[in-house]
Amino acid sequence: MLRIAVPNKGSLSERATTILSEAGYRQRRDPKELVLVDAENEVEFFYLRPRDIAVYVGSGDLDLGVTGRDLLLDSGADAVEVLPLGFGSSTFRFAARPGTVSTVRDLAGRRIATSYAGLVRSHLADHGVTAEVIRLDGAVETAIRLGVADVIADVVETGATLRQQGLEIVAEPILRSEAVVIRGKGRSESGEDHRVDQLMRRINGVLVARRYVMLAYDVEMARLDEAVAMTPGIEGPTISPLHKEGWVAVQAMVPRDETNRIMDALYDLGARAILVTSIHACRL
Ligand SMILES: Nc1ncnc2c1ncn2[C@@H]1O[C@H](COP(=O)(O)OP(=O)(O)OP(=O)(O)O)[C@@H](O)[C@H]1O
Ligand SMILES: O=P(O)(O)OC[C@H]1O[C@H](OP(=O)(O)OP(=O)(O)O)[C@H](O)[C@@H]1O
Ligand SMILES: [Mg+2]
Repeated sequence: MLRIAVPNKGSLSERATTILSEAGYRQRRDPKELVLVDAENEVEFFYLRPRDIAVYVGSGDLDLGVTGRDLLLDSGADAVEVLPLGFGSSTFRFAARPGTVSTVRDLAGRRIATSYAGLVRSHLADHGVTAEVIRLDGAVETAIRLGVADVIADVVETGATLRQQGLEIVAEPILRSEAVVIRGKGRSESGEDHRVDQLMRRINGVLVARRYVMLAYDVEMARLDEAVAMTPGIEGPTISPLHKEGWVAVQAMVPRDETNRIMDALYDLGARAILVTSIHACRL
């Protein structure tokens, strides 16, 4: 059995479970379930706190895990990122009362509250800055109001929490994070386990299906080269004959977020019957 860690709660949990379901793996229905066996795919899922996942994967007790890049780096575990998943995005930033700090150098000698002490300490060391790091479990924004810290370092998604606390972001971002698949450091070579390769291919298939749509249109042969330049597809677009003299039908995958721009440009070129369909899953 391949042993995979999945976040059991928090910001990453639901979307991690969804992506695994879409990739064809059994997932738990009851949030109290802590282990689930998918016998058909020879995989066992362990639902764990995302902060602990890097530790289990780093020690080799679990083969793979889904966690945040920030949590992986904070843990210092012997694990590496193998696939970014495109959700759970955040930046990790310093914040302070307006007018108190502006650059990382100004943090020297300050008290910095954070739940990610490993990440903050290594960032300060990289910049040659010495400061006191106070590790708290959560709600670190309040530490400034209560006089425990001068600065905080925390996950920022929308920035609403900081605004609400009257704090402003200071200095450069410490890190840009998102959910990632991780493996133990000694085991990052692919090809050693077909179940790992299969999982990666399946998840990649879901990610590509989310990022691309299938575009089909009819265009005059005379404009085909220009049209194909706009819709090069992955290998190359499919060109089929059309029951209309001098016209062809074209089919190609295009990035979902460029769909409307491309459709407008194709229409201007004279293409017609321009249709967009979703891709449910794929193997490229
Ligand atoms: N708004 C957000 N708040 C917290 N973490 C977020 C947010 N958006 C994305 N993340 C990412 O989620 C991961 C943290 O998840 P985790 O479950 O530990 O914390 P959480 O979502 O704050 O849950 P809880 O506070 O209940 O423990 C990190 O990788 C972080 O970058
Ligand atoms: O930029 P935003 O969209 O406001 O999101 C970021 C905030 O959300 C998280 O807190 P959470 O609610 O998880 O509480 P916690 O500090 O107790 O973990 C995080 O620690 C920040 O405080
Ligand atoms: Mg939190």
